[in-house]
Amino acid sequence: MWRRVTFLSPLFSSSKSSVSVLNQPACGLMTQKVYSTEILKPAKGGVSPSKKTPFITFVLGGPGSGKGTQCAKIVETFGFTHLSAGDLLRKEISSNSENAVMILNKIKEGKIVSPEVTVKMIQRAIESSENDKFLIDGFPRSEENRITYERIIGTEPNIVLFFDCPEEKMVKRVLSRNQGRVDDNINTFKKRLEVFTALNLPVIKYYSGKGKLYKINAVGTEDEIFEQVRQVFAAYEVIK
Ligand SMILES: Nc1ncnc2c1ncn2[C@@H]1O[C@H](COP(=O)(O)OP(=O)(O)OP(=O)(O)O)[C@@H](O)[C@H]1O
Ligand SMILES: O=c1ccn([C@@H]2O[C@H](COP(=O)(O)O)[C@@H](O)[C@H]2O)c(=O)[nH]1
Ligand SMILES: [Mg+2]
Repeated sequence: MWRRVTFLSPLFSSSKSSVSVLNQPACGLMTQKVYSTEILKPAKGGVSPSKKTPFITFVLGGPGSGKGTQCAKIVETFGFTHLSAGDLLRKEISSNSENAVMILNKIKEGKIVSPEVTVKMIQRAIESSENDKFLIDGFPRSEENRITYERIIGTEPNIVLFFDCPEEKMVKRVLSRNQGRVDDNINTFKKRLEVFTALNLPVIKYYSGKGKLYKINAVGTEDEIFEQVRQVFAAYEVIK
């Protein structure tokens, strides 16, 4: 069972720190209590109950906010397995599966793929891994995604990271990414941002209300941003 350790870095309470748990009083972060994270029983058809219940982190933020970049650092430092929903969908396109054309069109249009398709891919990836801690990057994109995940997998995430980044930074990062992505152009960026604002922000709000959301200021160097992220994980017993 994953536990949050007794004390958190004093930096959490510093006014200079950019890490915050939305809708939670600052004193909530300074608690000396040890408590078990909420773990729901996997539903029928969810992640195999014979396995140890995994520690799940959802990683959210607008297009180009730096989710993938920070996930790579979390993997390196804390031993998580990184599951990028976008990468899993791109893999489906490359493998020419029955959903390939539908997925490609959704990605080109900046729209969201049917949640059943995405959740099944995530479920397969979790079940085929020996690891027990996962970063699910770029998911859930909408309340429909979130509800479908909870129904099929049968658990909630332990924590949620939200990379908070202004539009002007995100657009610069996306347009200079140079990885040959079909959605790295100004028109698709605008659509993705609209979808993020309309459908993903409600999910962020939902987890904020549950006290699970850690908001990270995604402006700065990669290392400066990772320092905030490091503090979040250092507070849990998930260190390699
Ligand atoms: N702190 C940073 N400063 C400047 N550039 C950055 C920073 N973090 C990431 N980048 C660059 O910005 C681009 C987008 O980053 P990344 O792919 O991590 O974003 P993302 O949130 O995963 O985006 P998407 O949602 O489109 O997958 C990459 O080229 C990355 O190298
Ligand atoms: O849960 C998801 C995640 C992603 N998509 C689609 O993929 C692209 C790219 O996602 P990235 O996270 O930026 O790699 C996204 O714009 C969606 O079209 C999805 O449908 N569902
Ligand atoms: Mg990404």
